[in-house]
Amino acid sequence: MSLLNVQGMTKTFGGLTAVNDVTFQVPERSIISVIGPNGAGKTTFFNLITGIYTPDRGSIDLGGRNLLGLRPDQVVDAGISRTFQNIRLFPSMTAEENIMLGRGVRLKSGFWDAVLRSGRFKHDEQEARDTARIMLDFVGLSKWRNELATNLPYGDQRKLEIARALATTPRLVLLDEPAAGMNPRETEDLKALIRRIRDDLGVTVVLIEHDMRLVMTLSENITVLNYGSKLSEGRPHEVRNDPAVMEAYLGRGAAAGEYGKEAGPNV
Ligand SMILES: Nc1ncnc2c1ncn2[C@@H]1O[C@H](COP(=O)(O)OP(=O)(O)OP(=O)(O)O)[C@@H](O)[C@H]1O
Repeated sequence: MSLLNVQGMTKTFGGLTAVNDVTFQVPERSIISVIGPNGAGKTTFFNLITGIYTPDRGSIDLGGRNLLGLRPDQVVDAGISRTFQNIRLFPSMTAEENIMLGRGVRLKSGFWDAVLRSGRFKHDEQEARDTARIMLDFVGLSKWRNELATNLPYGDQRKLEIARALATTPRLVLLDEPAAGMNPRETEDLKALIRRIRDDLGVTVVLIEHDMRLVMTLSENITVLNYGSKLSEGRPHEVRNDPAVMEAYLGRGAAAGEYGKEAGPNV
């Protein structure tokens, strides 16, 4: 049974249809990729699922619960967390504090609890710190616990964002271009981490990614968007060999080389 069910999702900006009647299903404990040329509507699609934008049409449910109309923080509470295409850490806070802040969404103490440092606040703070340490350990960043986020190597900043997303104990995590700017070794580490997120934590993963080698070797299923519409869907080898997908990429000139080379002939 699907964990996430998106039906007929549509979003227009003025005269531009950024996401056009997209239906998308994500089985529980799967790793799914959403790919497509620049401007295809991938990030808008994530923004619709996470409550940043409201769709013009369509439905979204997670495990049978309707998510339409929820605010982004309510979507997190419902079990979906995400990372962003551009790193969004608090640079002058430590790695641990960045994760504690992510955990804050889940905590119950309010403003006055914090001001008065009530028992509830202290309990929540300790719980957030414990979770942050577990997550730092999980993504392999324990040594950076007290380091300012801005001082971490680029690939580790991306991992820290993932740790922050996981700290909300989601059922589904959406990763927007997690390998962007990573070198090949960092990308290999990331691949292993994403597998562990699914295998060890039981969290379902959907990623937007341009690195075709990563997409083809990691995903169970791939959805291809083009001009806002779903162009293709299937197993990696099916999508790779779909003439419509090749045309969408080959039509981009320089991207043709990128697709052919990165995907590799025998993946
Ligand atoms: N808030 C907005 N207002 C107007 N147009 C928008 C807005 N957000 C996205 N768009 C447009 O919608 C289209 C899809 O953009 P989107 O960022 O979702 O594509 P993408 O597939 O994520 O691209 P990329 O791979 O380059 O990140 C683009 O034409 C973009 O300019």
